[in-house]
Amino acid sequence: MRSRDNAIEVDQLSRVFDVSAPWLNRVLERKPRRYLQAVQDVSFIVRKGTCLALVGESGCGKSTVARLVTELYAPSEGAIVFGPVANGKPLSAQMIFQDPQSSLNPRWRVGEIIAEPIRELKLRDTEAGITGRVADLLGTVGLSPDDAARFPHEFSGGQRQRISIARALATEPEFLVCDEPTSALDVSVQAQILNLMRDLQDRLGLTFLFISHNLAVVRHMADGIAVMYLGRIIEEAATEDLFADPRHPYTRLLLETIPDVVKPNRARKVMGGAPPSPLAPPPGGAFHRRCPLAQDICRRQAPAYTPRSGAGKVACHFADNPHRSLS
Ligand SMILES: Nc1ncnc2c1ncn2[C@@H]1O[C@H](COP(=O)(O)OP(=O)(O)OP(=O)(O)O)[C@@H](O)[C@H]1O
Repeated sequence: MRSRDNAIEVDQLSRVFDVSAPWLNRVLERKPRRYLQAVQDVSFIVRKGTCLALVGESGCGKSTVARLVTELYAPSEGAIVFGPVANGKPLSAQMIFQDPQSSLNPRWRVGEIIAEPIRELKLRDTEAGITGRVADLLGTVGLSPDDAARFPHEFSGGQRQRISIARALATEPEFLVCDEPTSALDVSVQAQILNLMRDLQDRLGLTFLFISHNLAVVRHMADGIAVMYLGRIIEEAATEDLFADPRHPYTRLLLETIPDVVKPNRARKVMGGAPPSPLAPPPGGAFHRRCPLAQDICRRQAPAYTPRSGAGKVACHFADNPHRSLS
């Protein structure tokens, strides 16, 4: 549904990678081409000024969605529509990566790193204007204007992530895609960066797509959560609803692995097994081989989405009967 309130609408996005062996090997060893479906039929909407989290285990396709949304990859199918033009410029996505070490040029001073997009997009006319904007951005992320003269290696991991946030903000984006922005950081530093991002969201009215493998990290950050499994969204709901009433067994198991969500007298579960390979997806529901509740139908037929409250949805044959014990 198109609305002026939507920052981005993603419609049935799919991405296939060609992972075939090199041509000569294929010919000599008579191997067919191989394709890997990294993302399949992913649809979601992020409303302006809100944060949607994409959550799931390693390999479920989160980063590929992030790269599709920031146009680092082209979709194989589907569409991404950005919201209406704001302040005379089209809305576009900026990306914040997990590892600021590799996204900040080590030979450049911090001031130059942050100034580069300002120069490139000619957002200031004079050197003084650029220097002033860099100083403002450093202040916005809790660093000092003097830090402009230093090099990335002189900073801690958390401070480097602040620098990459300042650089992402330099283009005055309205929409930020954050790919595991805190998972390389110590727990105490993680909290500081999450607080900074929440604060920036409030102050600047930013919209976030926040990628994480950890539901605990996104709980206090996201308005809504979409849980991915083997390239698909298997459940999406407002954050409170998802924590209070998870419907998909995979979401329930993910929640039961978080220490502070597990009730005091219950042991914390460990997610058993591993997701299937996207090169050989199982028939039926993608999760059935690990699902303690799987029935025959799950092995035969992929479940369609059942709507949840709000814009939520869940893909499970037994979504309406979610409270059967998982053990
Ligand atoms: N450029 C690529 N070429 C081939 N396969 C890829 C490529 N990028 C991702 N994949 C595959 O697509 C699937 C989804 O990967 P993706 O990185 O999106 O998952 P993820 O959930 O972000 O995992 P992680 O948290 O480990 O980054 C994986 O099986 C991965 O091996």
